[in-house]
Amino acid sequence: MAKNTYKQDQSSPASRSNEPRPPRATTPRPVAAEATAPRENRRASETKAAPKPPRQPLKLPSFNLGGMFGFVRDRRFQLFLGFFFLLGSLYLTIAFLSFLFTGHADQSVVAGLDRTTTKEAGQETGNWFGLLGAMIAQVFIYKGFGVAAFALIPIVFFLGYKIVFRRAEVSVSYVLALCLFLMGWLSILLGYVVLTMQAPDADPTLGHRLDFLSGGIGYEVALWLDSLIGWGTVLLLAFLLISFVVFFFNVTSLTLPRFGTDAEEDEETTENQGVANQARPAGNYGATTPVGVKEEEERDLGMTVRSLRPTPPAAVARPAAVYEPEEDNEPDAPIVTSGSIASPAFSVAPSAGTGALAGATVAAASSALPLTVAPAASAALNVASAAATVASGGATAPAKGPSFSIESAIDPEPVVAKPARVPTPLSLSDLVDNNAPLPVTSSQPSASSVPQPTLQITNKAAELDPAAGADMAVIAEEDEDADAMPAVNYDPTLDLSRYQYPTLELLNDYGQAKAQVTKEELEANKDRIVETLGHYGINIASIKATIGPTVTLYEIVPDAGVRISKIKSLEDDIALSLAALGIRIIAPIPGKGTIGIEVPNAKKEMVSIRSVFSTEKFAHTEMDLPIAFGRTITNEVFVVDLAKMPHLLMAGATGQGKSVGLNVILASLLYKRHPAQLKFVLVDPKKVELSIFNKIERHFLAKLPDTDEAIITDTKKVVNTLNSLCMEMDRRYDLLKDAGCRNLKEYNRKFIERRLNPKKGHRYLPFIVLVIDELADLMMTAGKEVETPIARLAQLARAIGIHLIVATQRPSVNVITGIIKANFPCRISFKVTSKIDSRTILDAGGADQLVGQGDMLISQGSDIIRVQCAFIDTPEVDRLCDFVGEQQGYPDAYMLPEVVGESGGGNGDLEDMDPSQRDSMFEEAARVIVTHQQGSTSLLQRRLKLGYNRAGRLIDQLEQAGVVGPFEGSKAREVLIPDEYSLEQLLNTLPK
Ligand SMILES: Nc1ncnc2c1ncn2[C@@H]1O[C@H](COP(=O)(O)OP(=O)(O)OP(=O)(O)O)[C@@H](O)[C@H]1O
Repeated sequence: MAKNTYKQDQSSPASRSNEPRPPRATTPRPVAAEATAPRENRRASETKAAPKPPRQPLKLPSFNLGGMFGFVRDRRFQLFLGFFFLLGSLYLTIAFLSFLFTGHADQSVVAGLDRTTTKEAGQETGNWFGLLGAMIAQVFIYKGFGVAAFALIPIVFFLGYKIVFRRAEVSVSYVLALCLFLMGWLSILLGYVVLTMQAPDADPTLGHRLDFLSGGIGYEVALWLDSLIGWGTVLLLAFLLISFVVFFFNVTSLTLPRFGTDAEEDEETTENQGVANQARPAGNYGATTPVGVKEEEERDLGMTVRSLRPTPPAAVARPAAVYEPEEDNEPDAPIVTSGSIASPAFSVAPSAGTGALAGATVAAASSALPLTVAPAASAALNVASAAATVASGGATAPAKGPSFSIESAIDPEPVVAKPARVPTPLSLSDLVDNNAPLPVTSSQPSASSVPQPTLQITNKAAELDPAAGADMAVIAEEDEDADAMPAVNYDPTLDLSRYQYPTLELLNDYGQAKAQVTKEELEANKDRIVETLGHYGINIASIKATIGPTVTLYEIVPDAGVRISKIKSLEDDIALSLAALGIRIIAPIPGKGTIGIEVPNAKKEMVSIRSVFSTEKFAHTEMDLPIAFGRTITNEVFVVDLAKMPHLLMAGATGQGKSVGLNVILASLLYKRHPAQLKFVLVDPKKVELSIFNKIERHFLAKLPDTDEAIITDTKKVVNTLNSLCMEMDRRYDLLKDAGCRNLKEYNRKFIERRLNPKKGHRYLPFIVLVIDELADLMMTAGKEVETPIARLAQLARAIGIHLIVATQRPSVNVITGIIKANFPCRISFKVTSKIDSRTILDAGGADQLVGQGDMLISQGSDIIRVQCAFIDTPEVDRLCDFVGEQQGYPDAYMLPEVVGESGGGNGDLEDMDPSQRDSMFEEAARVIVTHQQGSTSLLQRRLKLGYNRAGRLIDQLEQAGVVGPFEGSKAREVLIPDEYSLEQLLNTLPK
């Protein structure tokens, strides 16, 4: 009854007559519009202006923006905007803080603005930021969201931070979602509290004193909800909060509270839970499964999900990665995790701020107590401070209902867990191949040795940001193991989750250059073609010109009855009469039935790499290893997939654009791939061409163990590197075979879905691109030694993601031998000096007729396409490498397998075997292989419980000793020793 009366009173302005402000019922709607409009504007401008986080492969934020919005790409404008937001957040903080002390007094000044001058009003204002500060605070706090409006500050701050520094430890969308929810929810909750304070039986002045807490919007919404569902409002708010927490923090498991008095029983349960928890996320494969991931997600936020079970007094540090036998797995076991992050509570670090805010909201829900907000005392993130206070208060209250709480973790103690039946810690070497590119977060030394809350946050952000893992998107497949699989896919990019893809700003902007072919030039060329052909009695039915960047293509339809070979034979005569070099006659143009005559333009257009990279075709390509070479004769961007090629042979006389071409290839791949997905092996006998890429050693380069320089310039090392790549190829084939996959893509997909066990040597396999800048030099010094492994790699490496790019100045037959040529179906030729060279490289003439400076022909099977290679200058490559190299990288380059012996093994030469280099398990391995009559690496791994690297080395040594035969692709190696007796005899002959 009283409640009804109260409600009626509520709607009457008279009931709140002693308030200085106008009746609430009429104000909020316009106010809401006022309050939200600026924020929407800001959000709109964020979408326009803020550079998108370049975690997505080649995020090119403004490709589609027309000239009208071109200024948003201007870095100066971005900095202007970024600093505007940063200072704006400071401004809001001070203005809002000031409102808490002077707000009531300022209300009448702001309300009476129409009756006084700005100057007078300003003098009366108490806000530290004057009249404007008072007005802004009034809009956001008094009329808007109450103290919850403080949640706007982190949003503005992060926007500015991200724009200015082009990075953010948490994604803006993440902060936006958290803060907006918090603002709305808290405002309504406080509105409801204020409403309750205004009940007739309550202190009549209390509601008025507290009304700034909720703001107009919060109050009105609470009032509406109260009218609609009465006390149900509290339930609704609790439900909203729980739903938000469940989805936002990805809460998947809860534990019911048990407040047993029997200490022993409690301890035992806890123990079991501890074990279960450690086993839970391990799924089938132990420590590389989401144990780390899940915990990190939770710690990311500066908070911990944990049960309300009393914590036992003793606590020990929990191993970073633990493995529990599969039979102990209890997928539904509750989470009992406790952790904290050393992080200052009130620093502007996002982890502390957001974590504290989150902590507050959840604690409030679990206690369902009215909130008290501590007077905001400190600077920037004072709301976080207040919220943290609330959180700790709330957390101590006995919770009813689902017994989980999320508490703010601002305590600098290390992560602890209960000392349950401590599972055997699994050493990292057991888990992962030494060679693997840091496959799990826990294996990353930097991550495990130093607590890095900000890094962890980024991991979380990366997970939330669908763009971050775009390339890793995996199609779930039906699998018999599916039920046992943990839900979280492995993310190979997680180790360098803060890695930012290069931006277009690093490249020179030459504007939209257009081919400068005048109408007169076109007409004159046409006339001369018609005239020249006329001299030889060839009449033309029609002629059409297509202007390209370097050449113009004249397409001719000759009169009926004219033989094509006749036109082709006139190539030189036509060239002479057109007085231009580089005439190429395509007779007929494949698929068109016309004859093409390519005539170089008097003025060439330079195709800038930026103009090529900024095209839709490259930016949104789905290719695995996209290379944007340049533009075709019809001005189309020419993008090819190296993964499909699958190797590339490049030739060109000196100074015709080969090095630029190589740089274009490398830059294309650097723009589109994450360091976890791609590794380069760079061979540069000329020593200077590729040295610029040294800077990206820890990100993108692979090298042999125990070598200083990742870029190989020494011929001897080249041979070792090629042999090592062959070993890597063999191992990859073994892995694929073991996994039952036909190619790298299938294999990696399976690995990402956690359907392959890292304990059995499986690892994420990055693409490896081998670039040899000058083959002629190598062939001269090492001949067969390089030819054989190159041919072998070219023949077999396609399926396992090793691709070759081999360049040479001299496309003569003793450099590009038959065996090499046969295995490189895709070939590129820049201008060469003779027709013979052109035939050697392309199996066709034409390359000698090119005009140089990046003018090239690409032969893919039977098709030959003329392309103007894009131009990338050395300073641009330098900037690109700096951009990548200055980011956090792996501790070292990607290690290729060690080559045992210089011969590379395989000939059974027992004398060559150095006993000191022989593995201590050599004899045991030989017995396993002979007993099973199966020459496979995975057999050794299983039987001898070895890591993949060691088992691979053993197989190589066994091959050298003549126990097993050479690698045979997807088949197991042949075992050359028929029985154990013969083996013992062989072992006795080996030098001890
Ligand atoms: N795609 C291109 N567009 C415009 N100019 C180019 C292009 N490629 C090369 N050039 C010009 O040609 C010059 C030589 O190119 P580059 O250094 O790539 O030749 P190269 O074939 O590698 O020579 P070498 O084999 O002697 O190293 C460049 O400095 C540049 O001025």
